[in-house]
Amino acid sequence: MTAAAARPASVPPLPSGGPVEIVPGVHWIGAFDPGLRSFDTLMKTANGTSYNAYAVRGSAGVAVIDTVHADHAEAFFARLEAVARYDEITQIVLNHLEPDHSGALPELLRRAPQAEIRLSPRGLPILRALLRDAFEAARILPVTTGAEADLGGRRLRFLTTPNVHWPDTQCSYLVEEGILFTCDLLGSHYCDERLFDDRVGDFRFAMDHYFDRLMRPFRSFVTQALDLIEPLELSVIAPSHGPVLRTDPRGYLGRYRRLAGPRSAPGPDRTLAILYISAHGATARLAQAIRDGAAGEPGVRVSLFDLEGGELHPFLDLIEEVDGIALGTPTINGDAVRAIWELLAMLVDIETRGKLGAAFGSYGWSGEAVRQVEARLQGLKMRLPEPGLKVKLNPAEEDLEEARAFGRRLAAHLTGRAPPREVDLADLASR
Ligand SMILES: Cc1cc2nc3c(=O)[nH]c(=O)nc-3n(C[C@H](O)[C@H](O)[C@H](O)COP(=O)(O)O)c2cc1C
Repeated sequence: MTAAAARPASVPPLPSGGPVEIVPGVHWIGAFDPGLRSFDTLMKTANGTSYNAYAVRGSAGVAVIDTVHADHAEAFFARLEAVARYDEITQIVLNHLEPDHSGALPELLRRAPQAEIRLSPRGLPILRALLRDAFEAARILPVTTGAEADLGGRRLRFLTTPNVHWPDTQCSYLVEEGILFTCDLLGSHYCDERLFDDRVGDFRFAMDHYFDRLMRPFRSFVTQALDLIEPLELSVIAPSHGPVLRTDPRGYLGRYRRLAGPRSAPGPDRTLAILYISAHGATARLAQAIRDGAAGEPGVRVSLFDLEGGELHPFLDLIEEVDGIALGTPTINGDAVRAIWELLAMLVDIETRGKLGAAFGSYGWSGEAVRQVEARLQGLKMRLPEPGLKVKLNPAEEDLEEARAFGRRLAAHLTGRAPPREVDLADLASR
């Protein structure tokens, strides 16, 4: 959804205002969007957002760090012009190329064609697709962790911090001032023209909500980024959305550490959650037998849940924490049942890559559901070491024994006692 489409007409725009000095020679030149109510189709934004861009002046030139959404280009250029001439701009730093930060870039390049673009190597193909014909003419220098841009008496040092939340993401660190420009990392959709964290309203909820909706699927990458950031001397964290963080910047890193870390201390055992739904009890009996088999293996803690008996959201927290899941569903009208699909759709909000996944279920005649669930688990980059278990109608004793053996094998895959084996989609299609 575009920003314009998401903005109710009743919300008046804030007065445009000028650039905001962060320290002498470093200015916020972004734009406020108080009326935005939906971002990236992923989250609601109850009091809008800001698109934060910055200008850093050195004795040899000016660096512009990120731009703004195209709908707000006018405010951005007005603020930029208040602190620099276009012919003074030597660097354009692109910490992240999503359109809310790169929307004004094509016009900025027209006005400052001499400027050299600094971005991560993984930003290159994205920039090419954004600029199209203008890409070849642009002066582009990919940078990785440790590279520096000399602005004259001031250096910008780059940190490659991929996948928070796009592949191209990086941070830029103004060495002499200890200011870290983090783009979306540590951002908040929280529009308040007072800008600094010690002046705006209470935005802690907005920062946590932002993490939950945008960063949570990339928790391990956030942790890697924090590992790079934490050794730095920090006076200010300047993200691309929401307040500029100048009060105890390290406290915000600690907050992110907690958000990105496990919700509970991991125990000594590997963990398997079996979640199922069952109309007539057949899939439920399979689930119970899989649990009995898996629970008999040492070093694995197994839990069993009937999706009929729970709200789905807590299961998301559970699945994020466990090492593996087995999902059970009957085939109803040629499909897995709705609660399973809803849960599977929600899994996009958490990090699932590399977790063990498995599917099972009872069926009457065509039995499509298990294969469909397996395909979705593979789409979520989970590893599927065992082909799914399908049983026709009520499981006989030998079916239940097969389910127990299935559970034992899943447990062995979790503890590393079984040799790794991936299910391939061609094989799934033939079943
Ligand atoms: C409304 C309805 C539709 C069904 N559609 C299918 C189907 O399309 N293909 C199939 O293999 N079985 C179908 N079945 C059969 C169920 O998959 C089968 O009864 C299964 O054992 C139910 O498992 P449960 O006891 O765990 O609910 C259908 C059953 C019902 C009640």
